[in-house]
Amino acid sequence: VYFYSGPGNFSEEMLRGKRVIVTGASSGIGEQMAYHLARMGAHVLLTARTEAKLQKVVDKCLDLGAASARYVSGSMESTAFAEEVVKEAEITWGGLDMLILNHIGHSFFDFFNGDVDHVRKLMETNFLSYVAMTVSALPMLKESEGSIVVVSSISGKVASPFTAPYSATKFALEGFFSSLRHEFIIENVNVSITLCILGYINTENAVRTVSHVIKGAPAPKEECALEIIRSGALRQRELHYPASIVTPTVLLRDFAPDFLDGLVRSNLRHGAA
Ligand SMILES: NC(=O)C1=CN([C@@H]2O[C@H](COP(=O)(O)OP(=O)(O)OC[C@H]3O[C@@H](n4cnc5c(N)ncnc54)[C@H](OP(=O)(O)O)[C@@H]3O)[C@@H](O)[C@H]2O)C=CC1
Ligand SMILES: C[C@H](CCC(=O)NCC(=O)O)[C@H]1CC[C@H]2[C@@H]3C(=O)C[C@@H]4C[C@H](O)CC[C@]4(C)[C@H]3CC[C@]12C
Repeated sequence: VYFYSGPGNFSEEMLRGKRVIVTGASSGIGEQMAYHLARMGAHVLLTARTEAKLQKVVDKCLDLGAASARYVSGSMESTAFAEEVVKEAEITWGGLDMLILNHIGHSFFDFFNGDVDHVRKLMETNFLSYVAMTVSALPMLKESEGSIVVVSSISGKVASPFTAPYSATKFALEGFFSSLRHEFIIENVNVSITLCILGYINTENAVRTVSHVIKGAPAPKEECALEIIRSGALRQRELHYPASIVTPTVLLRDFAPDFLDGLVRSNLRHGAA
């Protein structure tokens, strides 16, 4: 599961009392991360657009044993809202231990249609808001020697058809946060950056969008969520999940790109490409 170092000595106690922001927490992987953090006794601040969904997730987090659970609803299309979420953590907790950047905006699984405005909007939602939250949260994370967890995708490492705008935002995350990690090391800033490289996961939105095209079976969102939290708590440089699919794909990218291109297209149902 861990690409750059062996399985560390993770304990769920590591998260007890920790102050954690989870974005994109009203459904999917973010929702599952909120529940795992709650079970571990963390303080959680959840964000997404849909208040009704967030309220239900907060209620379940409190039932599961969260030290505290709150939400802030709004759209990450605006970097101002991204900064507002971090401000809420500062006001509520006076600090922050872990920032989990997970949300994504709506995109398409189809041939690129030339819509430049969609690319711009998705770059705002999926990338710039992550940068804005990181900039706002960094003083608190430096104080706590905390962690930044960036949820990305194999499509941020290996190009495949039908995901051009989305893939661009994920490649941007790789470039920005991998460079920032170098600078933290140079400047002795003890804030970890964990890039989570995920394969196909069985969230409702993903399955609905691609199950008719992608042949492979998706991995479970519950286990995926736990592995993300675990890799962040262990301050891993990178998580590959499921490793059995992601790690070979990344290695093939560098050593057998033509073979990989064929493999990517063979993973599409007949007629999709
Ligand atoms: N599922 C998969 O196969 C894979 C997922 N990933 C990554 O995992 C992460 C989570 O994906 P997944 O759980 O499938 O996604 P979901 O679509 O299930 O959840 C997306 C979350 O983001 C929120 N969101 C959507 N638009 C906005 C917006 N404009 N502003 C703020 N929040 C928004 C949604 O809530 P609301 O609508 O209420 O705002 C929801 O909570 C993403 O970073 C994705 O790239 C990576 C590889 C594979
Ligand atoms: C199409 C999804 C983008 C988010 C979206 O619009 N959801 C529906 C909605 O909001 O109504 C993509 C989110 C995750 C992608 C998948 C992923 O990142 C892993 C694979 C990467 C590979 O390069 C292509 C296939 C993927 C399964 C990819 C497919 C598109 C997403 C589901």
